[in-house]
Amino acid sequence: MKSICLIGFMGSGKTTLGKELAKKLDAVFLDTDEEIIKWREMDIPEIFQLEGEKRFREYETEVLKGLPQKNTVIATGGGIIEAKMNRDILKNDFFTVYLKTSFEEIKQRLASNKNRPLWNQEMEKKEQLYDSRQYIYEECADQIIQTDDYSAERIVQMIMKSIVQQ
Ligand SMILES: Nc1ncnc2c1ncn2[C@@H]1O[C@H](COP(=O)(O)OP(=O)(O)OP(=O)(O)O)[C@@H](O)[C@H]1O
Ligand SMILES: O=C(O)C1=C[C@@H](O)[C@@H](O)[C@H](O)C1
Repeated sequence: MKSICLIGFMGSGKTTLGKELAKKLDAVFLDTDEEIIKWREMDIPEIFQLEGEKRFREYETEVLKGLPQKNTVIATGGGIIEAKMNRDILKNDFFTVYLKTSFEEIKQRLASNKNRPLWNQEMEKKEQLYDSRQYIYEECADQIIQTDDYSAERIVQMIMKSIVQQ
């Protein structure tokens, strides 16, 4: 099986669904944020604060390049699509699923967030970031799923159905 990359804005459900999907497929689950945290031995707010967002984006590319292209389900960081090289990798090497979620829903899901530096800014800026990324996620995706009205279980089923049809 070609590895599956889940992309989408913070709070779209990449980690939650990725773990469930990996269980169902008996595949390995990886999370690019977690891979960076292990490698750099720092959490994400620390990396942003001490090294800056630009460096964090470089780490994302390094991690993405080294991921297994078979039998793995990968939850990606919300901004993985910012770099052109990452977009090319997502399009060419993985089955990429965009978990599309409305901004209203994301606000509810991340109401008690602490660990996402780009969520800790003014609402207007977050909405601008959300708007600016929508078409980029879409451009990279083999499958787009609107997650607002579906349970995690149902979304996992939808992804499994489209893999079988591959
Ligand atoms: N389909 C869904 N319906 C309702 N709630 C959901 C759904 N998917 C995820 N959630 C909830 O939304 C929150 C954020 O989910 P999760 O951490 O999986 O998002 P993420 O895309 O991995 O975020 P990030 O990229 O910021 O790590 C969690 O509390 C999770 O339980
Ligand atoms: O949307 C983003 O740019 C980010 C999302 C998180 O998953 C982390 O990768 C980090 O906080 C940046």
